[in-house]
Amino acid sequence: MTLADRWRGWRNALIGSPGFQRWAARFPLTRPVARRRAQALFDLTAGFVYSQIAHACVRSGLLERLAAGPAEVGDLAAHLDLDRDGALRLLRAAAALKLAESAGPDRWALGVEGAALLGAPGVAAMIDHHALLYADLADPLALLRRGGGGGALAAYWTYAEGGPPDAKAAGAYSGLMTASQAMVAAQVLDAYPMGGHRRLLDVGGGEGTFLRAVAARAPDVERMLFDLPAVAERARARFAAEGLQLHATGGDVFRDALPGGADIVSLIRVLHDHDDGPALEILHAIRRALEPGAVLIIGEPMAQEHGAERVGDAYFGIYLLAMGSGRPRPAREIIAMCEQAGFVSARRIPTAMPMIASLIVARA
Ligand SMILES: CC(C)=CCC/C(C)=C/CC/C(C)=C/C=C/C(C)=C/C=C/C=C(C)/C=C/C=C(C)/C=C/C=C(C)/C=C/CC(C)(C)O
Ligand SMILES: C[S@@+](CC[C@H](N)C(=O)[O-])C[C@H]1O[C@@H](n2cnc3c(N)ncnc32)[C@H](O)[C@@H]1O
Repeated sequence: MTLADRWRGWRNALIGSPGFQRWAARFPLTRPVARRRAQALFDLTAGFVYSQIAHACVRSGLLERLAAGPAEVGDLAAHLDLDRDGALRLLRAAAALKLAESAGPDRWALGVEGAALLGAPGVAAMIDHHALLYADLADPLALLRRGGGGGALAAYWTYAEGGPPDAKAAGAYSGLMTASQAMVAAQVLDAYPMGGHRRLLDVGGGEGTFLRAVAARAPDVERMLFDLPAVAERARARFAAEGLQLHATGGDVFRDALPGGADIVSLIRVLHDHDDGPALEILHAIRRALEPGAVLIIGEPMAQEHGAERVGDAYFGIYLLAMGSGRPRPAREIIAMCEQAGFVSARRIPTAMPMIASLIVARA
């Protein structure tokens, strides 16, 4: 047993002792820490309830209604299709979580977390689609024991287990990705603004929302997209409707050659969807399509990111398990995979919010 093991054993025995907990909660100098730790443990215990309160606020349209201005309970109840008691119970719960707040007797307004939620693109859509994730997580040990997949999320992300999506499935997941892409694109493009590049190929580019963000910042960069046929078709239709140039190719990165001619390729929220063998295949396929000196950027939430472990390791670790394919990887593993696929000078570039996306840049 190492010295660190002994220290950990002593620490855990002390913190786990009811007598010490009682003493620390009463002693004035330790009381604030004891209260904070107890609250943190309670939050861990009750997280699902908080999430479902947020879910009720999003799905009922409460937050959007409050964003339009403070309102009385009776009006809100009618808007939410709840009776007065139900509306009041939801409002009090939402206020405890700062999603709403009291604005006088019988009057309610939007709270600070509610305002941040409505302002962060795609978060409401994510909360709404979590119904699928939570259905899969009803028995988390069973999910872990069967190695993941086989449930509602795997059916949603058809390419994870069931093959290419039809038009309906492509529309559902691509819509969710579009709703949340603005915050990812902001992280990636603030860290790597694309200046100096001529032609960008976005592999797994969905319906082209990342490329639209690129077009807004660097309109001179030519845009190419590669995705499964039903998804690429959506991108083609959207760009045509907006009069924006796009060269969209429908295909399967594991079977079809990627279009050549790009001097930069982006992989945004794609690599972590795939197990190690297929992920390495994707990197090889990109390397084959690039001339020496061209650049690859990989943007996605990563594992073991300092301060973002809850997002990378806990949330995406379990999300991708439920989806049935892939895992969040630490930056150093992605860098090693890039080198294995023949890229050089792979390195990370810091982003402002690693919980949304970290970034790796490599050269062919
Ligand atoms: C004015 C006064 C009085 C005070 C001001 C005080 C002050 C400075 C306050 C700060 C306010 C502020 C700027 C708040 C900002 C809040 C932000 C930016 C919040 C952002 C939150 C983002 C969240 C919650 C993101 C959630 C993302 C999720 C759940 C993403 C899920 C993604 C999935 C499922 C992707 C799936 C793709 C796949 C399949 C894995 O490939
Ligand atoms: C999680 S989404 C990310 C979409 C987009 N890059 C974004 O960040 O919003 C993953 C994308 O990879 C695409 N994809 C999955 N398997 C693929 C394959 N074998 N060949 C090409 N594209 C694939 C999906 O259709 C989907 O659009």
